Amino acid sequence: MDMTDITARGLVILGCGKMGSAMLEGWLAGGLAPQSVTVLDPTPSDFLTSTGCRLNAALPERPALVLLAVKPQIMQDALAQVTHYGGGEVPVLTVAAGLPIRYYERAFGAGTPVIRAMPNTPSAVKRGITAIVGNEGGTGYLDLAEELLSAVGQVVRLESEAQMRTVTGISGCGPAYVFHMVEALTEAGVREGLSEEVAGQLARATISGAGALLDSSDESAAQLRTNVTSPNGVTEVALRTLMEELPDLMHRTVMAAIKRDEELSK
Ligand SMILES: NC(=O)C1=CN([C@@H]2O[C@H](COP(=O)(O)OP(=O)(O)OC[C@H]3O[C@@H](n4cnc5c(N)ncnc54)[C@H](O)[C@@H]3O)[C@@H](O)[C@H]2O)C=CC1
Ligand SMILES: O=C(O)[C@@H]1CCC=N1
Repeated sequence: MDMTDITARGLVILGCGKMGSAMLEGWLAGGLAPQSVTVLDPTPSDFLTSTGCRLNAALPERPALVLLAVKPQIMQDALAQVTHYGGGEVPVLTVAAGLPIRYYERAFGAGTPVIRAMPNTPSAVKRGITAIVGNEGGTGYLDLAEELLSAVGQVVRLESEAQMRTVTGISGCGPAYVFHMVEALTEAGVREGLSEEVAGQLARATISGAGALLDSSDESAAQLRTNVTSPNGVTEVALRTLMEELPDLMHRTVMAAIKRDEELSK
């Protein structure tokens, strides 16, 4: 089973909002034929309508994969449209936060290969990172899942499903933390005398530039930080304030994500 099967047998996507579209955008840009993708979504976006994918159309008999990308809160109702694929021949890949593999095993029936994944929205520009873990039947489809997901970024395989909560709090939610840092940096600039426009431009370019440097450099994040920090200079003093509070704040942030993920699993 490989990407050729996806083209031949089709891919079904249940729910294609922000995360589903981010992944789909990456796959289509990578050459996946839109006609091989059937999307079920009651409120398709303009992006989705423009893709040429089969929208709310008749479902393929035996797709190569079913991707579940609806909110966990509506998963139960939405699943009825695809549970007939359960039983063994069609693997199910879910990106929903919280819901454990056993939830899908119950819904689709025993023997259904299930892969649980936690991607993030930079997948839209092929810069995502997705963690995956499968049930017993899903193990044989991890290579396919990895091939599909590595078309939109990096993939890591987890040792156990229990690790998924922490992954969600780190990389699933992580882009939001970084975007908020742009907002906070902008606000600080405005409070200290810059226009909103200039502060916003500086903050955005700084975060995306630092990300690009981190990505292209062999140096550790700590070394790249040191490279900015002139001894006895400005950054050194600034960092004293940030480094006093950020590690604990970040830990509490991740713990809050883990707690909410736990709540969603019930
Ligand atoms: N947004 C993110 O950064 C990430 C989201 N996720 C997971 O991805 C899933 C989707 O999240 P988002 O894309 O952010 O939400 P979203 O609200 O943007 O997308 C959900 C989509 O499901 C559709 N939908 C609603 N009812 C439906 C039904 N009965 N049948 C089919 N489709 C239906 C909606 O129209 C919408 O397009 C969630 O389970 C979330 O935990 C995972 C990683 C990151
Ligand atoms: O906020 C959420 O629930 C999803 C999971 C990770 C990112 N977005």
